[in-house]
Amino acid sequence: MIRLNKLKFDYPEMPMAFDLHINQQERVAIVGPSGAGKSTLLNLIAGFEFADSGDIWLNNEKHTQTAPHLRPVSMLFQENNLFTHLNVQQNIALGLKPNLKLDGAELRQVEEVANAVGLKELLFRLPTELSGGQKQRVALARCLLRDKPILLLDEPFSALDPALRLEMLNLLQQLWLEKQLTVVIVTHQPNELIGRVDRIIKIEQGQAMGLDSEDAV
Ligand SMILES: Nc1ncnc2c1ncn2[C@@H]1O[C@H](COP(=O)(O)OP(=O)(O)OP(=O)(O)O)[C@@H](O)[C@H]1O
Repeated sequence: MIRLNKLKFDYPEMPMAFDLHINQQERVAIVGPSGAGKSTLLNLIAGFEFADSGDIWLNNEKHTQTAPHLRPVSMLFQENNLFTHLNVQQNIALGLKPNLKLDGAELRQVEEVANAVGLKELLFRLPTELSGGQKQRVALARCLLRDKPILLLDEPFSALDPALRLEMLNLLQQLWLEKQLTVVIVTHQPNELIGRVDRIIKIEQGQAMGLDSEDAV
């Protein structure tokens, strides 16, 4: 569950105000023109930016001032999610142990999550030896390994071709169901999400618009 209570945040030329509620296990798409504040909204929820006023509640706990790693949130970006000198297994394992010193049980956890996103055969490849879709699978696997109940995705699949995007959206759907995630996904292609999200929230000029039931899809 995500509750943004009269949240205010200003960039010099863009004052933003968000007041919204997202339910436990809800799937929400965030849409809106370029520069409207979509990424900023996710950054505020994840703790990469801090609000000037207002409160953030995540799964019934107040997290307005909490550091990102202490929030029940993981975030997948559009790109640059991977460390190029680490292989797939290590990139995923960072979600569990930043120092990469894993015991046997933790290694098995990495393998399990790699299997879940279809990377079983690629564990020892470097990011430069992966396709765009495979890279995003690695990033998604790392998010899942963090085992946080809220997953934020900032245009996660927009660099992929349409067939691969659909494949990744189906995978996301499966993971949402299995792990009972709350999912917030920024997209410029809301049509692809019809039937895959419960609600669409429009952001315009730093404000969340149209939060009523007619925006449900
Ligand atoms: N670090 C920053 N310093 C100053 N202004 C910023 C900064 N980051 C973003 N902005 C401004 O804040 C506004 C919102 O940016 P944001 O990246 O949240 O938009 P967006 O809706 O995600 O856009 P896009 O769809 O192009 O990714 C924009 O007007 C942008 O210029």
